[in-house]
Amino acid sequence: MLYLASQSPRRRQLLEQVGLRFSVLDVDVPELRRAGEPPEDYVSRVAREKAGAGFLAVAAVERAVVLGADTEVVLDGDIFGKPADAADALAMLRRLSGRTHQVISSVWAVSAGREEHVTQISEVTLAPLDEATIARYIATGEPFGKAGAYGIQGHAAAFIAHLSGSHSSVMGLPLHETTRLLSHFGIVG
Ligand SMILES: Cc1cn([C@H]2C[C@H](O)[C@@H](COP(=O)(O)OP(=O)(O)OP(=O)(O)O)O2)c(=O)[nH]c1=O
Repeated sequence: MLYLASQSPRRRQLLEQVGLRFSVLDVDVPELRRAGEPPEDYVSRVAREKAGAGFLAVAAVERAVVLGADTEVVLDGDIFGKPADAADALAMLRRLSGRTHQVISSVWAVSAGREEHVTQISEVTLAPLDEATIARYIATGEPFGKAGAYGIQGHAAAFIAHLSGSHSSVMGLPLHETTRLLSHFGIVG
């Protein structure tokens, strides 16, 4: 029995896209980076905490496998999570404009007796964005709830000059890596 410990509608949509059947678990894990914690370690730790919290809720279910994931945008060593408000989104998009950043997604699978994870790093180049374009984009509401204040699957697709890596990973769940991981747990789509 597969569970997705995530409130992200994108992660549900992505898992459904590859034909996996699963139930959703509501987990709420604080996303706080420790002083000096490298971005990759932070993303992996948070994903593991989400999967672990989910597993606690279903540990009694026979053959339960729980997925947890985290996605963050990294530029110049700074981690951009979900913007707190429009001013935060504006600051993020101004910094990302015309630059290449990393999107780090980590996914953990946890069952009784087995824990495995994959961390995927993509490089995304955003075209230079002028102030009017950024303002219009924020007004669509799309930046909210998304790491780095943009959604590759939405209007922001028009801003993406180059992507090296995995589209699904930027969206929140690296599908190739996740399905490979799940095959180690006997789960196939
Ligand atoms: C960069 C980028 C991120 N995102 C989203 C994916 C994630 O939902 C979100 C990053 O926040 P996360 O903290 O990884 O996930 P979440 O809070 O949405 O869901 P949960 O913790 O319950 O699993 O940003 C996009 O949808 N498109 C993008 O292009």
